[in-house]
Amino acid sequence: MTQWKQGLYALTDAQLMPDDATLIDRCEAALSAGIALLQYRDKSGDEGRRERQARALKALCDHYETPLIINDDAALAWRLGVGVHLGRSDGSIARARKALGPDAIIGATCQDSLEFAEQAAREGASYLAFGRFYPSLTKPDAPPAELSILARAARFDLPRVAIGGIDADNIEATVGAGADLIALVHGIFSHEDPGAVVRRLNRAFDR
Ligand SMILES: Cc1ncc(COP(=O)(O)OP(=O)(O)O)c(N)n1
Ligand SMILES: Cc1ncsc1CCOP(=O)(O)O
Ligand SMILES: [Mg+2]
Repeated sequence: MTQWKQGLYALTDAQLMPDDATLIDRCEAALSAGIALLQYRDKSGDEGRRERQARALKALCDHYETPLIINDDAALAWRLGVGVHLGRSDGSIARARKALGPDAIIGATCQDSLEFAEQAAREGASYLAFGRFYPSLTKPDAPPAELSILARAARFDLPRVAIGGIDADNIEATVGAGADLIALVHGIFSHEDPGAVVRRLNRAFDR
């Protein structure tokens, strides 16, 4: 399996990739260029579409030996045998850990809170996600966070994910502040050639 604890973390978006073909093409371009994790994030509420697209992405991720993470839905993650990302109102990390087992990647939204991070770490999270750090087109109302929280979260000894409005202009500052993984929606998938943008963004981890 690809080393998933450092690098780019690409999140899908149903507005940017409305049909299956665009979703698969853009994800394949990002995977082949080199991402650490792929998250399937679909808020459509269409269960059939979510099951079908998640299964297609699982096959693609298996081919590129890159872990797939399902947003919000531990039951779908369990059916596919993949990881899950849970926000504050998406269900308990401890229950997901029990259901998915010790090896599953389980991510937790911590926004701007070390208290949330502490609880998620105690319950068995595999990584801690902070942000949004910059204005986000995908989730403009997500609570803002200061970059300084990344250094303060080093004490949990878990990979720290930074999210929210990250692009080629601010990625180096974000990695420099202590992010191990950089999560992006628009910064990757608003581009017609996600492969080229992934190669460029990956340079931030060379230093
Ligand atoms: C890597 C990562 N970090 C944060 C989030 C946000 O999760 P959440 O707060 O549950 O918001 P939604 O994404 O569900 O709108 C995430 N999905 N991934
Ligand atoms: C899901 C999520 N949680 C906080 S900001 C955000 C959206 C990230 O998308 P973008 O990279 O387009 O700002
Ligand atoms: Mg959520």
